[in-house]
Amino acid sequence: MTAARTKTQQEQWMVENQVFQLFDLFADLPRNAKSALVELQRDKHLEYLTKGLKRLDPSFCVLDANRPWLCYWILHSISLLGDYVEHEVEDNVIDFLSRCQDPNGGYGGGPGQLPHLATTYAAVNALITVGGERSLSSINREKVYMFLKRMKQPSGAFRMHDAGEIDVRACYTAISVASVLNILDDELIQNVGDYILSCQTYEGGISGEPGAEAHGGYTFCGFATMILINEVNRLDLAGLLDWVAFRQGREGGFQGRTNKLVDSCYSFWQGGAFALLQRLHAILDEQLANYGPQTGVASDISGGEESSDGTQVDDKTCHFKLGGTNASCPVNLNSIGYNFVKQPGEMEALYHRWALQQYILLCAQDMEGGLKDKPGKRRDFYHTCYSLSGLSLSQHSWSQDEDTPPLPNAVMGPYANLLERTHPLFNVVLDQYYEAHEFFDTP
Ligand SMILES: CC(C)=CCC/C(C)=C/CC/C(C)=C/COP(=O)(O)OP(=O)(O)O
Ligand SMILES: [Zn+2]
Repeated sequence: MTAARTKTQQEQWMVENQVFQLFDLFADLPRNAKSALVELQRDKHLEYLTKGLKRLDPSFCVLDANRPWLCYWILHSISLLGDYVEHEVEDNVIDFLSRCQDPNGGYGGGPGQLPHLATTYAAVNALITVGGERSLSSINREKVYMFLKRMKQPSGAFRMHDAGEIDVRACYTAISVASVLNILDDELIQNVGDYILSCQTYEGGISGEPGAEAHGGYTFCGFATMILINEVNRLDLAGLLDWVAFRQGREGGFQGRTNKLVDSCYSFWQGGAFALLQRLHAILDEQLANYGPQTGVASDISGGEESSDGTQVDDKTCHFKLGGTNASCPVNLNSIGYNFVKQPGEMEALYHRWALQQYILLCAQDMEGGLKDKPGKRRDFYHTCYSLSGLSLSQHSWSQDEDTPPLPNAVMGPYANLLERTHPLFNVVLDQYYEAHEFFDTP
């Protein structure tokens, strides 16, 4: 074991101690006091988030390259909490993000900064979250497409920015943006699957680049990408399930990689992988029976065009084959994200949902607003966003379909803790996703 991992072990004992002390205290409390401790501090979180957004307002003059991310983390968290910001603030966000848009496509971290795939993903998701004609039409889709094409590498993977790093994050942000904007095509997906496959490690999770260590953030990115390009059956899903199942710690939260500490942001990155697996039961069952990626298993989500009323037309004959799309029966790539959430979930999530919710509410919540990585850390917008996103996925993972609200026993604490539902592939709230899907549905 390396010195770094030995140190991690000591930290692990400290975190476990703190968490288990909290659990012990919690266990001894009377019922009503318990309920108060796992109550989502909705108003406090909204206050913290709204203040954070206003601090960036009106000129968004903070000097860093993270501002589209801050907009997304804050706006998405507010949206998960079922609220929205004042029109004036929305207008400022739209104006600011428009100034981050590069004349040659894509969004930089601030006005005049180099366009970057991560900030492009954040800006697009933030604008979808704001919603409405002004916000959605501010995205120059033709130019975004040009930017994505420029970032595409001969290997099939993507670069984060001109001369930037090539990794699985870049593949996900490029494909997610293209899919949600309805500009995904065969050129963009060419050989992306080969690159992602080369990053699935012996542990079963996915690493950032070939030869690196499997990690929750990259596992989510690689897995979601494979679904969006309709090649998910090429992954060893049984191996991936095995890896992610062992990432839930005794504290209830997830760790990002083997022998590391639990951290609330993995509630989304690892919890998200479970939400995706839940809708791939047919492929998973087949792989579990044979243990290994299947060559001839058809992906249910690929087939079927969407009809004009938005429902999926069942077309079980339209299947893709290993290594690419079936030329005789082309798949509508841009419908995959839509069909994915429309199909009913037929399998329960395969992790301890109650334990995860307990970790988020009891250990990661700052009672003064905002959420943090773990006890002893400070709240921040990144952890607030991904803890709430993971909490939402966990609460809704019991529902068969989107029209059936979760049963009370799916929601830890009072039922008022229930958050809005998020799209497990793009991580934008479903109502806003549907609005964007309709808006960008025009060719
Ligand atoms: C859409 C998008 C841009 C996604 C990003 C995905 C993501 C969270 C990647 C993780 C990157 C990484 C290796 C963190 C390790 O940090 P660490 O060593 O501090 O954390 P650890 O101890 O938990 O592994
Ligand atoms: Zn974290």
